[in-house]
Amino acid sequence: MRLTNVIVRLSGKAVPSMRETVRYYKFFLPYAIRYWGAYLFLLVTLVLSVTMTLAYAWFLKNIVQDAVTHNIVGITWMVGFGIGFYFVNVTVNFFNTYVRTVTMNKVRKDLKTDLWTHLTCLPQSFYNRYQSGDLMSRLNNDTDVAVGAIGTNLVNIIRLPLTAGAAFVYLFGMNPKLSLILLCFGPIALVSATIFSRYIRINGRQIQNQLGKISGLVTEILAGHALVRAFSLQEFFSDKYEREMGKLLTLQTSSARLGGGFRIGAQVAGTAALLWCIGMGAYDVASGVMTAGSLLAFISLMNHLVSPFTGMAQQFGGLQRSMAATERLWEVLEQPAEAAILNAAGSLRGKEPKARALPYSLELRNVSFSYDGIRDAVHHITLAVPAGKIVALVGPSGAGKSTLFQLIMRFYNPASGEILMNNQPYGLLQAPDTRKCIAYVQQEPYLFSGSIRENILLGSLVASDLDVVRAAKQANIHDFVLSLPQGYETQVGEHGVRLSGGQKQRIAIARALLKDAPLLLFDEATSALDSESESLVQDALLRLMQSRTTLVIAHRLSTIQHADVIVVMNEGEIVEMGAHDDLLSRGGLYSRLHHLQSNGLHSGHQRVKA
Ligand SMILES: Nc1ncnc2c1ncn2[C@@H]1O[C@H](COP(=O)(O)OP(=O)(O)OP(=O)(O)O)[C@@H](O)[C@H]1O
Repeated sequence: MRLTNVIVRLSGKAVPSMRETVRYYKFFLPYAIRYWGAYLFLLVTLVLSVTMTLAYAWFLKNIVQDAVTHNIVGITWMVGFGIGFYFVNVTVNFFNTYVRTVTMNKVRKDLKTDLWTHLTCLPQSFYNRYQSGDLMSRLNNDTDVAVGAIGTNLVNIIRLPLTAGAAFVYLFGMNPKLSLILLCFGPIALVSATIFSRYIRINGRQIQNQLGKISGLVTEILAGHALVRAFSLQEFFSDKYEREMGKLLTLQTSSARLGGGFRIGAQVAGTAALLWCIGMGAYDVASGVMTAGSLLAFISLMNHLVSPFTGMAQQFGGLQRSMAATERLWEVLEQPAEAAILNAAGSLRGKEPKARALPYSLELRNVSFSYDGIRDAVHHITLAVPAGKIVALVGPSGAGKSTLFQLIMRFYNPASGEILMNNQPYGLLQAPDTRKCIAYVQQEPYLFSGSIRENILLGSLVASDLDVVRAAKQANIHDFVLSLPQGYETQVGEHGVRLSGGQKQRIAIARALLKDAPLLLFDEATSALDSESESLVQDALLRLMQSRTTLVIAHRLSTIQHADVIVVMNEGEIVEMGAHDDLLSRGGLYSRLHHLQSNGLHSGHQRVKA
């Protein structure tokens, strides 16, 4: 079986071609161009460093020759030269390391920022496919490894052939026969190292994937830590973590084996070359073909001819790892941004909805959508919500209410049909412009780490502190905030004060009030609030609904009381529509849901057959 076939079988992926390598460098080229000055500087220091290598050999040759011929003046000069070379070498090395490190840090920052910006523009469907921990690993680990391709790797890939070329010219001048023999050892080292480097890339990709998997697992366990303890799952997840770490260790052990094999291959070729040349050189000195000084200079320089071959392969090994990591970045970077998907239907640019003056109307015309392309989550939905009206969506779990919200928010494109806001089809509007017109209050409002003031301010980043307080008052959360020792500066979110469901909802309502959008989507909390909290939320919601068009997913009948129309959904379709009393008298799904709730059962989680 061919070696490449074995690799393909092992990794499920073909060995990288030259075209792929060129593609990688093309990808990084814009980053390198951005810092061309630094790269030019590195090139100059490289040339200087190669010159210093030759100068050292020249120094050795001459000082030994002067010693053999008892030339004391010559020795003194050579010592002076030696000290001068030494200082130049140290200075060049310092600036090379400094500029290279700083440039790499800048490129790393740019790459991470680009990846992050792209991630924030990706559609909801992308986030459904990837674990957040895996994405974090791509952002943190893979970018770090990927940058190696244009950092140390690139510098060495230029430096090593340059050194080898210069060393060969110099050695050839001293002893052509020995130099040509020496040259034969290079390809031997290169071939063995190239074979290893291919495996190294596959192993590198597997390690990066495994790191992503572990990161995903850890994020998940940390997010669900309360559940882990509640169900005493510590041991189960510890075992799972240990298993995944074990797999990582196996891959890392393979990596160590490959690295060791790689180095041994290089060493065998290097040592054989050294022994051969010392032996042949000694004969040449004995027969007067070569001076002792030249042999010493030869030996000091010969390593610079053979080691670049192994060094190059080593660099390719590192490059392979960088490529493996870059592949994982591409997987994300090649995903079309949300704007590209949502506006794929046409590049027409409709009029951007103006800043809010009056509530907007909303219309869904024969809208269907499927997450998996097999089963419709919503099917032929036609619904007109006149400006300023309140429409309540009710229905059993899985009826398609949240999906409808996601379509209105443009997290997905309908498979068929169209949505119109204020009589403008979505296809003519940019997604961010559409969202600017919508205030969305989620079922479980998310609070970011930061103060309460900062969290409310997310509704409108340009709002003043006075506006924040006004919104909080309207949302019935102001008094509660003031009762906290640090008031609006109280830290909430993951590491902050824990708030109740009702308090979080009211902060979210304050956020929505601050946004002051003409259209409101309110997803009522399913978890029951205590009656005081419930009335505070209801009161706040009423204010929020004023002079807005509202679509509310209602899990409790209290919200429905104010609705102009109640839309009943089941299995992705609208099955009933009308006023509360009218729907009750029909004796259909709504009346059954109402009956269940009146008897103390929660409608949102009851499967009711239509
Ligand atoms: N991200 C998703 N990927 C695949 N299928 C999904 C996704 N989200 C929802 N679904 C499916 O789409 C259908 C409609 O779900 P949806 O969440 O819209 O119902 P719902 O009426 O809002 O339910 P609930 O009241 O429980 O929130 C369900 O069959 C659900 O399993």
